[in-house]
Amino acid sequence: MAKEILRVEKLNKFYAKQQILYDVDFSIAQGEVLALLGPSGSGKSTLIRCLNGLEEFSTGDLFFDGQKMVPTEKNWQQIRQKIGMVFQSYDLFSNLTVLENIVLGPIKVQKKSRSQAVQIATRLLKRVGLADYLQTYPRQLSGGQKQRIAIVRALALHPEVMLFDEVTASLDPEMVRGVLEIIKELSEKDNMTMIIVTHEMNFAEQIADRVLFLEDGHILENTPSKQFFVNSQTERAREFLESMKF
Ligand SMILES: Nc1ncnc2c1ncn2[C@@H]1O[C@H](COP(=O)(O)OP(=O)(O)OP(=O)(O)O)[C@@H](O)[C@H]1O
Repeated sequence: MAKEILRVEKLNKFYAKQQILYDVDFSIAQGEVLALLGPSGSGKSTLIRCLNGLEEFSTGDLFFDGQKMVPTEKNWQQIRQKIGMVFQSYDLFSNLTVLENIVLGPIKVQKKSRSQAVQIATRLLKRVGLADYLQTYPRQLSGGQKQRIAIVRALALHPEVMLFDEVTASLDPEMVRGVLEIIKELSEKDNMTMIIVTHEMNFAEQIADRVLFLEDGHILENTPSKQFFVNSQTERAREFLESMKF
């Protein structure tokens, strides 16, 4: 059995007095792919942002490789090197070339030499079919290309876990497939541990080992994906899947 890499226990999150997440419990094993699904506003983004410190959780515990995380800024910085994240909005630095966007983290955070960082960037860009774009600026790229660069930027830090938050939501339909293929390959070839927030149900069904179904900040299901898509345990999940068909 694969080792547990990340565990969340009784995580609660408030914005001011409003509770957003309620006693969230789950874990993920090495190489596992979790799809985090649920209606708009159910707390999916908030939850994954809590996993690498982009949001502070109010109460609860986070364990990484069996070690309880003490949420200090220094510890979050370390965690962020192990948990890469890609967003809907790419978040590339517009004033930097593709290459500089990618090497920034390895050089500044991981103190790699520039030549090592450039080597990593070149190898990863080749892998996503963008080897010719080293000196290009983000504004010269399509949405799909920007998203592939954002994935490469996260991978350049050699993360143990990748979080994907609606990474295809801003893309034109013809761009979606290329990005999803890369994520799929990361799972199949690299055995990458991943948590994916998506509205692409077909993709979630193809790639996920397990589904966490969230509604109003509660995990209603933590179900093997084969079962979730064919025979969900809850009425709410069945309604949700039905609504996603249109
Ligand atoms: N910075 C914030 N301040 C206050 N409330 C917030 C903040 N960010 C999110 N929320 C609220 O938290 C709830 C969960 O939002 P979240 O974005 O996590 O949901 P989601 O499931 O990812 O939704 P979507 O699928 O639409 O992206 C929503 O009610 C939202 O309004």
